[in-house]
Amino acid sequence: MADPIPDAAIRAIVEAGRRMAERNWVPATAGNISVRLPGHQNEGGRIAITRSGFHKAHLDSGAVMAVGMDGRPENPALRPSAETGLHCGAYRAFPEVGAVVHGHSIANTVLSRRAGDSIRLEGYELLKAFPGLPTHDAAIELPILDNDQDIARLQAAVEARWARMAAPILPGYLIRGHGVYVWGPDMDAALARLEGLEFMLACEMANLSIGGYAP
Ligand SMILES: CSC[C@@H](O)[C@@H](O)C(=O)COP(=O)(O)O
Ligand SMILES: [Zn+2]
Repeated sequence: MADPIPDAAIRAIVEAGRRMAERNWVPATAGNISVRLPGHQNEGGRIAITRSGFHKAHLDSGAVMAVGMDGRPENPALRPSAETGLHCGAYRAFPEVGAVVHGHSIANTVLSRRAGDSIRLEGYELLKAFPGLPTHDAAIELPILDNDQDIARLQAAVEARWARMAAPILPGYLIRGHGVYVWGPDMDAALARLEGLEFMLACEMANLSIGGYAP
């Protein structure tokens, strides 16, 4: 029989869903949220993740389930997030990652549709929400991947992009017309990075609406 999911993991996911919903980043049943679980259910480890199709504003323990690092549900009667493969991909690639969040904001959806294969964020104080950026005097190229309903193929594209990026790899990416993935060592850090990133994307949107900054 599978180990139970620790209460702290469920609380972290439920609270993250509530916070993301408050900001209108998870409309309808959009978004998914996970944490790495302690111990090793199988060789690769296990995660707790939202079940597919639940509204993230109203999560409870019944909306969270455990999967192996290959995305396979411990309870085959339950359906994990359709995008579980993207969560597992981040945990597999980065052993220090403890939480992954995915949201669909207006800013990340609109901006990812009009940009090329990345968005440059430069000169923002909020860049300091990301690791290794101690000052606003910095720039990041946030990767954008084309949307794909085939999650295994999308994860392969993500890994191919990581392979082309200089280390250290930014802890997040956009999916065009779809949303954002962000991760961190724990849920607080993942949410702080998400909030920082969404703030900067909202600024980029606002800047477009006023026709750009004066020179
Ligand atoms: C409400 S459409 C959004 C989904 O297609 C998907 O992108 C999403 O974020 C949520 O899927 P889910 O399977 O509930 O985790
Ligand atoms: Zn999504």
